[in-house]
Amino acid sequence: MLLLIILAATLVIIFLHLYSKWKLTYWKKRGVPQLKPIFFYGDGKDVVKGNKSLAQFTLERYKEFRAMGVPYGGTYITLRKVFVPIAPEFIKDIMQKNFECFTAHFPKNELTNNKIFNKNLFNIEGEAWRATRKKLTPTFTSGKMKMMFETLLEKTQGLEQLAGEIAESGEPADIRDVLARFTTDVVASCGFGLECNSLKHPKSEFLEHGKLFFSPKSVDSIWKVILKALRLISRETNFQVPEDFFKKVVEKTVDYREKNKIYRKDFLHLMIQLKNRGVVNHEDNINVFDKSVKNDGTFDLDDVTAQCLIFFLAGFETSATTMTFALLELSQHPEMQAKVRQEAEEVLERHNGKMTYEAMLELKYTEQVIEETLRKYPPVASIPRVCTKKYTIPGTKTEIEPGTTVFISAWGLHTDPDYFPNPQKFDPERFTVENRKNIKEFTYLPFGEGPRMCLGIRFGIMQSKVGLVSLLKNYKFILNEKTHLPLKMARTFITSVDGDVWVNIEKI
Ligand code: HEM
Repeated sequence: MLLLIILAATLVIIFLHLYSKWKLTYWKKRGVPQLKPIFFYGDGKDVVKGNKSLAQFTLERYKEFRAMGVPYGGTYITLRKVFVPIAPEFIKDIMQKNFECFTAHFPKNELTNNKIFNKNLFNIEGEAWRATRKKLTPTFTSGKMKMMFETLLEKTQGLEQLAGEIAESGEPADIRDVLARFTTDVVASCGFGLECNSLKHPKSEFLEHGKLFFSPKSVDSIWKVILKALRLISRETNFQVPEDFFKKVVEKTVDYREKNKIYRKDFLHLMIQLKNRGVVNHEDNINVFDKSVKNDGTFDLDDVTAQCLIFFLAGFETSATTMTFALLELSQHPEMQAKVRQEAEEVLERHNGKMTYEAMLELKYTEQVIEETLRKYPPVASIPRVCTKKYTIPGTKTEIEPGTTVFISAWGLHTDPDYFPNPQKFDPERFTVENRKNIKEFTYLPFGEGPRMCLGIRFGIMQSKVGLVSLLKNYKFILNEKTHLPLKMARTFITSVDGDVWVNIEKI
């Protein structure tokens, strides 16, 4: 009996070994350059073991394939095949020219098990994505940003007050935490019309749910890795999606507004228009509660919840990260900090001391600082795509099969000395109107590119500019030694610093 068990176990191990070896030659057999993948981990041992983020994984592959001088490469995370385009021309092909072959962000079997969340714009693909994107695009126009501006501006009062309290205490601040509290309040208010007061109450439900979503995933054991790779168990991601919380919040708020016919200048109001009328009207205060208007019924309450959820999740962490890295750099470059401050003073003077939407647009140097921050520290450093239709790599006979994951390393491109000389130097001058023209297309991708490009660019930049300026016009920021330099990045989905960024704040 014992002999039989040993024999069976040996056969299983031999089978696993051969199967893994066969799967890990997928790219080689197709003439796509690959590295030296190892048993079941492929090239992704560090990611699987939780030592590195997906962004770091993609950055390392980018550098390795670039050093090999190849325009693209094939890699593996466990047995899952991942295509990594390196040359900007191929990246353009995937993101734009042949977009039809890459309409998805994630493979269907790797979505979460949250029914409503999975309907959000980021997660859907094909026709469903196209139709939803068309409906949502008018909700992010400059007119709609202007509509939300006052609501955003209100929140800067709480931010300035908190910065003042920290300055008075003389204690260093975990600046990412402060900024995440600010963006949570902004996004909750502009998104849902809710006052969650995270700036005053750091344990607000919105903030806690947001943090949980972006906290690093638990690490799978090697057995779970093998079972997932063999597809014997579900490959769903274990993101902690606050779906029930948001469902209740949205349903309650929509019900209240519909019963009391309440109009508020926020994203939820636009979503109610979509639900009740099928389109977002240019007049903001039309009677959206009149349900007698004909509507195709393709945008229901679950869609409202799903899109509000992505507005919240995509909106708060990315901008908080952007401002954190901007302050990390500015606290090490006092001359740039002074320049942002001076620009703010001059612009405000032209606008009677009031920060208006128009004044915000005039903050050109501040915008350059943000663009340079997004270059050096792209919040979404590895941009995902999934092949949805057979694609032939241009100039070859090599086919990329539907279902194949593609990772584009924004971080790799942004720190490639051929595209951005002296890439570790923080230099906002790279983004003057003149210098911008020299940036090669598809090498600067903080918001992605092509038809799936970020829908919230205007909101993200507006929020980051207003937040930064409201702090810098009143306070000076100095890097505190609690920040570990050189920086080590955390293994989070959105780029962040391990050990956080600590600054001292001084009133001017
Ligand atoms: C600095 C801030 C931000 C950065 C760096 C950022 C970055 C990105 C990136 C890289 C993508 C993927 C693009 C692609 O696949 O080509 C994306 C998608 C998206 N972002 Fe943002 N984002 C930011 C702010 C926001 C904000 C504030 C919102 C909403 C309020 C938002 C909503 C979205 C949505 C809905 C998508 C999915 C678009 C689609 O799949 O069609 N983002 N973002």
